[in-house]
Amino acid sequence: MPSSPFSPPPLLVFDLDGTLVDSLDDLTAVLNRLPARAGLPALDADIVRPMVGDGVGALVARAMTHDGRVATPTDVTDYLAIYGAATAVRTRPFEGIPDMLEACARRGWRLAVCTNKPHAAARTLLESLGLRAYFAAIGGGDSFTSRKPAPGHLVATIAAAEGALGRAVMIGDHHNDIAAAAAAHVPSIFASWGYGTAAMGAAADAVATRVADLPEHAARLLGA
Ligand SMILES: O=C(O)COP(=O)(O)O
Ligand SMILES: [Mg+2]
Repeated sequence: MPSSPFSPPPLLVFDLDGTLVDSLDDLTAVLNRLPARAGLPALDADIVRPMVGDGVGALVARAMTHDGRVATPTDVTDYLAIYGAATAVRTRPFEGIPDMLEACARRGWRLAVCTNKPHAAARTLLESLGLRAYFAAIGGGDSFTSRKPAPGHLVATIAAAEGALGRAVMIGDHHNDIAAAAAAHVPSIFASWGYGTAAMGAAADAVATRVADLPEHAARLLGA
């Protein structure tokens, strides 16, 4: 449906880690470089995967708890400093993501990112991958007063992108994405190629098994 001055264009809101980009190797590498983990066995990506999705504080805390340690605020500061300079060492978009974003943009759909990753790191990563220009807004984990699964994070991201709640779809790989969307009364699509478990997608309005299928699912949910 073409947009008009009376109806904002459809808005696709994407989660970042595990949905648009495969960042697991970089997140794992940064955790392993934390001064507080010196002398501890290196974490494997398979161990880190289920730790991702609740923001930096939870990620660092889980990485320390895994070895019977307790994270301190300094560990989070260290993580942010190391990660800020290493967001795109090995992180790349999942296969098909750039083409899918281009296809959605050509359709006249607006795009945004709603991630629990801190805003600065999310912006740096998207710039490094040449994807920043696709997005009308980036709602980071520290951009607003709440973050996923709180619906306010999604609602504020939609507002920042000048979208409308009734014309938006949330796409994510984690329970947090689906829960935030449900609480905001926004339809959701579970990205099954990400870091979440299949059970996390059970409450989604659609499950996409391939990146290329996202536009079709979104069009159906938007009635576009
Ligand atoms: O930083 C995280 O916990 C993951 O961020 P995400 O919301 O983009 O999956
Ligand atoms: Mg995610």
